[in-house]
Amino acid sequence: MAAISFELIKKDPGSLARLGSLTTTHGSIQTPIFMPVGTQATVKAMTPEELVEVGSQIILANTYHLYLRPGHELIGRLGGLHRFMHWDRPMLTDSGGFQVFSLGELRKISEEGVNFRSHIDGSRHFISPEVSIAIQEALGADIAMCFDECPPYPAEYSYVQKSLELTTRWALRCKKAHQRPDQALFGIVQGGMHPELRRESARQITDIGFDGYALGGLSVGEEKEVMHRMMHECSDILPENSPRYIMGIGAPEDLVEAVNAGFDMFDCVMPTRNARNGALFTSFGRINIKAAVYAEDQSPIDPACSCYVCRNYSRAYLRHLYRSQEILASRLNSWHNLHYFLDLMAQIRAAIGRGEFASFRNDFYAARGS
Ligand SMILES: CNc1nc2c(CC[C@H]3O[C@@H](OC)[C@H](OC)[C@@H]3O)c3nc(N)[nH]c(=O)c3cc2[nH]1
Ligand SMILES: [Zn+2]
Repeated sequence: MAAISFELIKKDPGSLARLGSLTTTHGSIQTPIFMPVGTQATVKAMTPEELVEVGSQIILANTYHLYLRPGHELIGRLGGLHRFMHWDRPMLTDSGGFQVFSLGELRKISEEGVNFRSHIDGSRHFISPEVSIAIQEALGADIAMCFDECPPYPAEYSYVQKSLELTTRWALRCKKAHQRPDQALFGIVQGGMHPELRRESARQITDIGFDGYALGGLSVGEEKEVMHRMMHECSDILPENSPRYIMGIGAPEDLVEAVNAGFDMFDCVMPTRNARNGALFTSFGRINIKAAVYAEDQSPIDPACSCYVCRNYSRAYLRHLYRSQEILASRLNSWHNLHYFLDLMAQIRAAIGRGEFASFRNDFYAARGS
């Protein structure tokens, strides 16, 4: 029995957008879907029951962080990540490739893997494709990611080319090391912002063959139009009947563009990280709740939002909580932002179902005055 199966349900007549259903060991996911990020086995400030209430179908956790603390063997001994964090729905773990390069200190990369020092206590560590796979198998997420190198941005063409070749050799080692029959393994396509390198990487990764395919190396500081162009450049290079995931994407407008380009799965820290800084997403763009203009504003964050926060709390109260640095500020702001992102995806799925994604996309931009 395959660890996952993907069914392409409907293709939008006016775009590359598509409805899909991804069935995993812990249940089915309707795509396109946004995956809240729970790096250290928690989507910050939210309980699993609250995550379900705001519409979460699948959440992420991170190999790098959980390996360093509390340790993947500990989580494995305690029954795996689902039991450890009381989440019984689908989960995906990232391979740690990105964090080793962005968080690890004094890292040294070789063909074998990456030596680095922990950003927590400076202790020395080594992660290789085989180690990353062993960690992810111990954690037990429904979908594991290949250990890859996310090249820095910007980077020389020659560096990006060498890097994608290494990522391919590592992907083959990941596939050989991966044993868990109830866990899917996704390949990651690199190639920087160069269409021909993206095609080369996609050919190499799809030749190895995985349960699903991700675009890595995006949302790393490139301009929006470059990011969006790469999405469209890469769309036809991934198998149509496999789930397609863009890592680290993104803001609401990036999600709409990525769906328009034919992608199915997305993750980003934005809804929760921005919430903790008072930045709230609405149907008319973003607001920052700490602004003085909201001091006596009794209206909800977004009158068009049906979430628990918008039904019960005023902007004035949320501004007070934020300025008072109350814990409830992070909770209510995260609750609303997650609901916004997940409700946006539900609206997108409904629009594709009606064959009206193109007009949905136009209305989305019109509501933002762009
Ligand atoms: C934001 N932009 C971005 N994110 C990215 C991530 C996830 C970061 C991972 O870090 C945690 O969020 C901070 C999440 O982990 C739960 C996420 O999966 C990537 N992961 C891999 N393996 N390879 C990439 O090329 C890559 C590129 C990214 N670009
Ligand atoms: Zn709301």
